Amino acid sequence: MRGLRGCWDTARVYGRGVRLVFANRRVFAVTTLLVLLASVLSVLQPWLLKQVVDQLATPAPGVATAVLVPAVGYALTLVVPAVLAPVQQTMTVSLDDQAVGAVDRELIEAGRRLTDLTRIETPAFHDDEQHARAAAMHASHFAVFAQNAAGQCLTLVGLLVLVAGLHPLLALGLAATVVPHLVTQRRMHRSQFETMAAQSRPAREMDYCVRLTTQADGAKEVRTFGLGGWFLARYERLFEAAYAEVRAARLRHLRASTAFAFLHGAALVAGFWFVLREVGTGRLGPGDVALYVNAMIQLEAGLFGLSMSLGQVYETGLYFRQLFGFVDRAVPGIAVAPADTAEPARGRPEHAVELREVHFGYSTEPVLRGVNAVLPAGSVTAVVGDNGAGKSTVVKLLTRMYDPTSGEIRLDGRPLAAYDLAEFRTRLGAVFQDFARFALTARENIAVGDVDGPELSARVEEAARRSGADEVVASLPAGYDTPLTRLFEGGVELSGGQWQKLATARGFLRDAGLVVLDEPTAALDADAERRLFDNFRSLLAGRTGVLISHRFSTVRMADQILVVHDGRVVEAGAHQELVALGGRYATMFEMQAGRYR
Ligand SMILES: Nc1ncnc2c1ncn2[C@@H]1O[C@H](COP(=O)(O)OP(=O)(O)OP(=O)(O)O)[C@@H](O)[C@H]1O
Repeated sequence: MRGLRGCWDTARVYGRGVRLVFANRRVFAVTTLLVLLASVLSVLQPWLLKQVVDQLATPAPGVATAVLVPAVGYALTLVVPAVLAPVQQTMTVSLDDQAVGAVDRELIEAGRRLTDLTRIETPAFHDDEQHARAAAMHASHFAVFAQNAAGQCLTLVGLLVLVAGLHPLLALGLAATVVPHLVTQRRMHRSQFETMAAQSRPAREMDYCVRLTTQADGAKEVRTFGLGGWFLARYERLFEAAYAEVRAARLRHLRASTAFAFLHGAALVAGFWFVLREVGTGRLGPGDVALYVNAMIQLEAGLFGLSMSLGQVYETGLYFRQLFGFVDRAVPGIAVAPADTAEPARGRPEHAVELREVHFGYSTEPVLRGVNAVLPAGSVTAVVGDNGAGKSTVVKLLTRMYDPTSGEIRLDGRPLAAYDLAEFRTRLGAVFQDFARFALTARENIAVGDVDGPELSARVEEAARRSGADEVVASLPAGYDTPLTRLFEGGVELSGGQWQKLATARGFLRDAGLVVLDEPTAALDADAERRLFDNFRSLLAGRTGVLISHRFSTVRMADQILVVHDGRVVEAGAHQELVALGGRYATMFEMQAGRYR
């Protein structure tokens, strides 16, 4: 029963793989036809050779004409595959390319389904993703492997029928040599696959070492602290350990392949001996010798090739499983209300966003331990606290990058999870602490804040004006059309503060009802901070704002300030109230303000 279910499961995996990688049916059909034609011709080849030799061996009047037909036929079996080979190769490469595209699209779709960070921010996900990438590379070759195997099968059936004409047991004996080869190939491909899977973590670490020394990220520290050699040594250690396993697997493979080359060779010798014996008894003529010797040579080569191709098909099946496992696991880690029952998100919060006994931890270690707070609609709430207190974590919960472990966040009296997720997000504006620096133009870097909105160009410029990004853009060589990256020619890199102004423009592009600002002024100079601060009031007018900042000059403009400590809100009130309270807020404020007196 389990065996049957296993077979059914395997068939389903391959069926899904075939649907995925044979995306272009026309190219697939033509390449399949070419493969099958080549197979038929290679079976005809020894048979036509026999006809030619037989004609030549029995000279009779008109032999020149009689030999012409099989001779031309034989020549065609040599010429046609050779002529069609480049066509077939080009089409196969095209099939391969299309398969790469199909697999990539599947991976992007999977990424789109990961609506939150619950899985993405775990090490296990990165291993999974690394596996999926390796799987994508193999899976895209499936079309070629499968077509090769199908063509080889067809050729072998034809050749076996020919050899069976000599002696059925000889055909059976030759065919049987493939069985142990197949079993070993299967074992070898599984072990190759498992080695690859086990090496995922060191492979990621090695990749990291290579990237660190060649990319801009971390380039200054790597050079200042002379870390090139240090990372190289680290790479060498990882490589040696990983390579030892790969080398062992390769050696096992080499031993097995050599043994099977001998086995196929021995089978061939036995076949030749049988042919010679039959010649001796007078049962076979010269044409038969040409036929059977050729057929047996092709048969053994074909059997060898088939076991290799089937091994590759088998391994690709394992990769398919891995790829589809990744794709199927790409589901939201947060609760997503079904479209038909989801609450439509309102343009702007009408009453309040409320956090009720919110608990959360990324692992077993709690970060938030019962946060209670009310964020009145249309007002700005600032969140302050020490490093690591959990402020950005609150932002992740408000933007639904995670769901609370327990407790609830409510928007106008309804749980956040009850709202249509996509719609809720379109009502959300955000400037994240670790905002993205897209390798796009200045205009696009702002426009991505509302790609579906109307009159994008005018709104981009308006948002840039309000965030101070317009001055940054004015200084760029091609203005809004300047690529903001040194990856491409003509691109420029911005300073941290300049990037922050663009990220702020992006965050305010949408007509969002709920806006979260996580350290929006951290990189700004005093003047830019003051101007943005002056603008915040008008930027946030009528919206519900959540502002996280260590800068009390920014924080004090909030209508309400929450002080987070030890995973809870320990103080709440307006700036003056909290200063008067003389608690944590007053102490933090005094420490910062005192430095400027
Ligand atoms: N993706 C994550 N996975 C695991 N732990 C995390 C993750 N992000 C944050 N943490 C942990 O959660 C805690 C709170 O982090 P958070 O970023 O919310 O602090 P914060 O108050 O915003 O700090 P800061 O003022 O330094 O920005 C920290 O101990 C941090 O190590």
